[in-house]
Amino acid sequence: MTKRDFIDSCNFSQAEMQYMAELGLKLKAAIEHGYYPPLLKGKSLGMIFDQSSTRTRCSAEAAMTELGGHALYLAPGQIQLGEGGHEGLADTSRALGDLLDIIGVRTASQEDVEEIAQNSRVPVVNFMTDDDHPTQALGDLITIKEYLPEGKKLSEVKLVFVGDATQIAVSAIYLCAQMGMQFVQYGPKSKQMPKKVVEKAQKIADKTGGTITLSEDEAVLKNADFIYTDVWYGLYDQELNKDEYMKIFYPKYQVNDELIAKTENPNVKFMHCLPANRGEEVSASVLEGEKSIAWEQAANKKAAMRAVFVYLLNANFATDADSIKIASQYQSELQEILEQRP
Ligand SMILES: NC(=O)OP(=O)(O)O
Repeated sequence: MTKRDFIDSCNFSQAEMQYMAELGLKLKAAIEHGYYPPLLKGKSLGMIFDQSSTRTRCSAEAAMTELGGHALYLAPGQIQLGEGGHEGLADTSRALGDLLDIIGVRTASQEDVEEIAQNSRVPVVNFMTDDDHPTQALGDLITIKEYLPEGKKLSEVKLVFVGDATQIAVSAIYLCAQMGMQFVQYGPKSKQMPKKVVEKAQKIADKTGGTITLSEDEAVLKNADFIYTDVWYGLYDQELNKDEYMKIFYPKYQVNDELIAKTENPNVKFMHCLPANRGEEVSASVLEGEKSIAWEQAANKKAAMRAVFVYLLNANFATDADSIKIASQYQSELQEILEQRP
């Protein structure tokens, strides 16, 4: 079977995204009830992190552990790759592909992730670049499905992304296009989604029935089912400083109680990829309020990681007679010695 990579939020079809979200929900339910399916037993994930991360790193590592696998954190300076190292991207990817079962990468350059995927014989997962954050998109889909407005289908959902066209906004526009949802970016003209992103998303939306709107007009907030935002500055390279960003976005694009009221939807939910800057892109009252599902969204990053790893590794339970016989033989021998503990 040809290996698959998850390096672009549009890599997988609507059916595959739906499937992975359902798989993520099933695995989540099993684990919440105490059953840890050993679907990744013996599998190793290499995690190349060029930038810091809390949620992506910890969710990937914990997901591997819970499903019986193992994750290796490969920070700058710990492997031969990078500044001061002795090996380039292509050779490192080749070596890691021969040693490990799957690779995750967080780095600024989307092209670097593509190069790793080209040179490695194992699946590669984009753990965020400046251009996209596909595992965030899948986690967001899982969260949206969990909080789907009563009586609505996914294709009837309206998601309004408020503020800057960050890579989180890009993964959200691709997700909405892929799932046939209504996507709106409510943000200042100078910070709206680049043309090439909109064209790519529109091409997909034309097939799925999704819609895409970019606007500075607050009227677009009306009837939103989900209001989503991200930080305005400070996380990524070559960005403006805080004063410059505040001038562009504040106060119009801060998600606060007043902005939420403009949706005129009492059941609207608030999403944030986190980390958040209270008092800037979101007020503390909204982030911690009853409409916020940002913390559940963060927890669902692990649901997404489990599903992506199981899907890409084509993991399955051993069901053939030989495997069952071997497992049962070793299980009883091990049980015997465990009971003989002096
Ligand atoms: N949302 C997200 O990707 O968080 P981290 O940067 O902490 O991984």
